[in-house]
Amino acid sequence: MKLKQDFFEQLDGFYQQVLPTPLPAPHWLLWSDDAAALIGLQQPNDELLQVFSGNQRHAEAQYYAQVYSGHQFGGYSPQLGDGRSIILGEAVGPHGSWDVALKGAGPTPFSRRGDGRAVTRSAVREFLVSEALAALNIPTTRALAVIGSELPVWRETLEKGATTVRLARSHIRFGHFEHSFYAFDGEQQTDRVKRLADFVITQHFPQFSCDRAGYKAWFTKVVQLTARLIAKWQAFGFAHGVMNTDNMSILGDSFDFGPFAFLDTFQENFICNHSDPDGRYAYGQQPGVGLWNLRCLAQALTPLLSSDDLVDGLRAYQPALVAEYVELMAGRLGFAPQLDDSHAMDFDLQLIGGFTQLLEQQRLDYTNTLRQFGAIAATENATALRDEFVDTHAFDGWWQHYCDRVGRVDDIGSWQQARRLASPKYILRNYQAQQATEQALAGDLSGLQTLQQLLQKPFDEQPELAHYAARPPQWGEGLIMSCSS
Ligand SMILES: Nc1ncnc2c1ncn2[C@@H]1O[C@H](COP(=O)(O)OP(=O)(O)OP(=O)(O)O)[C@@H](O)[C@H]1O
Ligand SMILES: [Mg+2]
Repeated sequence: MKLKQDFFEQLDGFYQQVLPTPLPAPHWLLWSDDAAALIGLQQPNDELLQVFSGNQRHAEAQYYAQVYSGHQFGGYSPQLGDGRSIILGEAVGPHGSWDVALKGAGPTPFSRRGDGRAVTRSAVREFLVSEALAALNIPTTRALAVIGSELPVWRETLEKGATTVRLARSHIRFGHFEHSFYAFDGEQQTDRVKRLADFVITQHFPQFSCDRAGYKAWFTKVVQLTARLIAKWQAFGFAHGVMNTDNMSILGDSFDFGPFAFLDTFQENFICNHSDPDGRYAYGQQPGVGLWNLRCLAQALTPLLSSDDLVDGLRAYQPALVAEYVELMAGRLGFAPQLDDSHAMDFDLQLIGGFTQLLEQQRLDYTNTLRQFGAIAATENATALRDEFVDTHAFDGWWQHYCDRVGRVDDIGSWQQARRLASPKYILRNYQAQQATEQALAGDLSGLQTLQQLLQKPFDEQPELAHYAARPPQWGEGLIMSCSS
């Protein structure tokens, strides 16, 4: 693994050096060949195991924890920082450069009262969802591996410690900018915000210049990337669960997986986080929260840009989100969106909303119902789909509008094939992750490996694994996860 140290060398003052605390008796729990390929690695080997478990130093690594802050559940937390994640540097591979971080590597100067560790349950979930999102073409940090151990770690109960090896195109969060803005003032504040923005632009947005026009174009781009990310979450039924600004990537990648869930039954107000009883981060709130978080970022950029420029940038949010969402949902339902016509898009949004409303009223599975559009003869005969609906009268009303919108389909075979490429058969269902993790903790890794294999090809039929597409049993429906990880 070849490492470079751009963040470390160029952003002095934005991190503190700290070595990982070795994980005793480490062993591989999971490994992703796809993620490994991103940084030119092939097989797991013992040397990597020793490095990733903190038992051996990597010759080219600088070990550091980044400082950031953030708005958590609406309130500002002035000092967060990597309390359990230690970055080794940027690995250079055939697909650009990726930060390599050990999440759960032991205490850092930012651990506050935490133990710096992660438990197997949460490390495995982070791994699986990273694979799942990547395979759905949703921008995300990646998980290269999970290292298991016998280290006892206390959460609500005694659990086993583990480390996720995370790859991120960048670990810079909205919260990095907020920390520079709120923890400093005067020249120091401007200098820090500017250094950070210049670093992000130079590394990741080289098309923009580091001056006022460039900052404005860059901020607008960040707004659009964030909007598109959230549109994708909405379209695939993904609830993140903890959209604090310290979990928002400046590149618009999905970042930090705690109590997330994919929807089983469609439910607009679905809450997956046990610590969020008011539903601030409920599935249906995510588009609004994305904008709220971007406003926090905008505030932190006021040393670089006027409020008019920032407001202009924020205006890009809604159109980008709506266009992306309509495009994805039109792809799933099988009609051609007219993205340059706002009236047509409003009409399509209504049609899509009518569909999700039906699903919610009739308590239908989101993923499975949409997948059925890959098997129906659109516009003619919807029997199999119609049978899913208890209130067929309501379905028939919607179906009529839908058929009008789809229009004539000449080649039904390729129409269906396109639907199957737009609507996954498999998503990561919480209860399946839970079962496979319990099995792994008892020494049998096969369930996790099967899930990994399944989720890497979510659009494929994989008939031998078809039972993974079944609706969850009653105990596993809409599981609400605790934040403890
Ligand atoms: N066990 C722990 N020990 C020390 N710090 C922790 C621990 N768990 C969480 N933190 C810190 O609390 C803050 C909020 O936690 P959050 O769950 O958002 O992040 P995380 O999952 O630890 O990490 P990341 O955002 O890097 O994926 C972060 O600063 C995080 O480093
Ligand atoms: Mg976090």
